[in-house]
Amino acid sequence: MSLPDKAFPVSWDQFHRDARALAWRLAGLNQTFKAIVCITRGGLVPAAIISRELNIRLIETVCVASYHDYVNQGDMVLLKGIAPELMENGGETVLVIDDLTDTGKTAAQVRTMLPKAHFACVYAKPKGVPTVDTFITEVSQDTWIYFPWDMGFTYQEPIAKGAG
Ligand SMILES: O=P(O)(O)OC[C@H]1O[C@H](OP(=O)(O)OP(=O)(O)O)[C@H](O)[C@@H]1O
Ligand code: HPA
Ligand SMILES: [Mg+2]
Repeated sequence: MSLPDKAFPVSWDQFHRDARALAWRLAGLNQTFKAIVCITRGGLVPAAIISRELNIRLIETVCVASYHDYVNQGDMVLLKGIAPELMENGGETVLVIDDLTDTGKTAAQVRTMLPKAHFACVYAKPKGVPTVDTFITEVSQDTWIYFPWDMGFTYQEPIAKGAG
């Protein structure tokens, strides 16, 4: 697979605002979450913002990798699982955080470990939408989201010269 046609670049400022918007949305659920399970690595950044906003101080990671070469997704590898005490009762008091859901494979895989947890991410593509409970912004499936931690400053071609 090659890079999707459309680009959705996200600055640190925009990411912070969108992650805070997610925190507001989650606060509105009036649900008490005892812990956050963040899906590394992308979930670490929104988890930090949401834990601060919702005052959730118990943070666990589930470490999975599937995009081994940037845009191409391979087999899901579980590098580190979730503490057994957080998986009790299907994780009903757990909030799972990721930066985005794309095909939904990552969220679906983690849901097998925490079937009753609340799944939230900042961005979602249509295939991933059914795999999460809450998200903020949807982009089309043929869009690649460029996160600020993956970016640097580079020259941009003028649109008139055919920049995509
Ligand atoms: O819905 P999916 O198609 O499964 O894709 C979404 C996942 O892909 C990215 O993680 P990635 O596996 O690239 O690892 P990273 O978070 O360490 O960058 C992203 O952070 C999500 O976790
Ligand atoms: O659109 C994306 N952007 C960054 N990482 C990703 N991992 C899956 N989809 C994406
Ligand atoms: Mg990830």
